Amino acid sequence: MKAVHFGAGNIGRGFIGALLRQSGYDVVFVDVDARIIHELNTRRAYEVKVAEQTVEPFTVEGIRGLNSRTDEPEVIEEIASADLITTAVGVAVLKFVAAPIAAGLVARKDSQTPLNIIACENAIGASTMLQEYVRALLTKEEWLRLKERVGFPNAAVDRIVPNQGERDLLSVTVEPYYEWVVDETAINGPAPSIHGVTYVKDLLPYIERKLFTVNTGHAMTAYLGFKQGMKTIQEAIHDEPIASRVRQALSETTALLADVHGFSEAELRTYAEKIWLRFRNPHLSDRVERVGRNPIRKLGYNDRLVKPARLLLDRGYEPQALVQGIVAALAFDVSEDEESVRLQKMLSENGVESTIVEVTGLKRDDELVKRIVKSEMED
Ligand SMILES: NC(=O)c1ccc[n+]([C@@H]2O[C@H](COP(=O)([O-])OP(=O)(O)OC[C@H]3O[C@@H](n4cnc5c(N)ncnc54)[C@H](O)[C@@H]3O)[C@@H](O)[C@H]2O)c1
Ligand SMILES: O=P(O)(O)OC[C@@H](O)[C@@H](O)[C@H](O)[C@H](O)CO
Repeated sequence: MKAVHFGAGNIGRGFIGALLRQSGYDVVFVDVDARIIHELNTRRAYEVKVAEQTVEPFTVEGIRGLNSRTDEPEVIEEIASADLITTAVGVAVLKFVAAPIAAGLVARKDSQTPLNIIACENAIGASTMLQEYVRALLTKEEWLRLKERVGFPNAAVDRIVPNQGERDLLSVTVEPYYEWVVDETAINGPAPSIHGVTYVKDLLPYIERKLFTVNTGHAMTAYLGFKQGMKTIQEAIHDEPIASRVRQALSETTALLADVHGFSEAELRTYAEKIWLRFRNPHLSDRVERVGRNPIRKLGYNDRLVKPARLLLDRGYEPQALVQGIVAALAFDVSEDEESVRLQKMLSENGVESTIVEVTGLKRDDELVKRIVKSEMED
């Protein structure tokens, strides 16, 4: 069995690639980073360190790499004979990986081997997004022929993998916890047997629970910490005023999740307590710049701050802490982060209200916009 994985970054090497190898897949990493691909092909192995004293590091072996810029024919060839394709490239990059995937699918010709393509990104419906990008690149006939043989199941992936030091290009430190949930209703053929994957019939509760707790809490910690000049999540979460706002945001989103998806309060409390310990893991150091990256994406209509806030308001709850998190996101000013630079430019040229309307997709007269503008003025 062969898996082609796009994105040999933190989550690609530290989570998806490692689990695929443990499940017996021959793994081909595809990335645009020539240095990483060179190292993967030279060493054919890398080390995964687990951020917990009692767990020994392990080596992921039997892997190779392709550069999607310079090895295009080889990438297409590998896709043509793959049993599984996964991505962990960032949701904005899906439109670029769609081109080699579409060409590889066409190259499968009449192959009857079932194929599944799973986008492991932090977004609701990422595989469906990728499917639409791929479909747009194919003729109607090609798509009709392929769609019976290719599945694009959505997924929720959870494992904190910080940016790695530059001392070793390949070794990666991960937290011990992980969760990978896949929508089994969109699987083509038999469900791939992947160590650690849970197949579910209804993914939405799982992805929303993950995005609106782990990622909401994480983003709040990063933005509030950044505002206070803090460097890491671990530093920020130990600051009592920040911790208390993050706790309040989590109690807002867990109330929503109980209401919308019927999770029990006890279950959500246990889940949230676990997250709390994960953020405070003393063996991890995760920079606020990584966790807050791409603030425009994170302020999106269906993303971790605005979606729970607007759903809570619709239900008559006051999302006070979430609004404070949105306001903190507006202050995220990191010169290396292209979205942060764009956001700051929009704020200085157009002001808070217009920027909020533009980046969140909310209407100008939305109650949530009023709350954000008011909170920003009081801040
Ligand atoms: N790191 C985490 O804790 C974590 C956890 C869960 C989900 N995720 C999600 O996983 C995805 C990747 O995150 P990450 O932290 O691993 O980021 P990362 O930056 O470490 O890795 C992304 C990789 O994609 C590569 N890439 C960029 N454009 C490409 C292209 N056109 N073709 C092939 N490769 C390309 C980059 O070179 C990089 O190696 C994101 O959607 C993120 O939200 C991350
Ligand atoms: O990857 P992003 O930019 O959507 O979010 C940053 C972090 O919150 C995220 O990478 C978490 O570490 C991860 O989602 C944990 O599973």
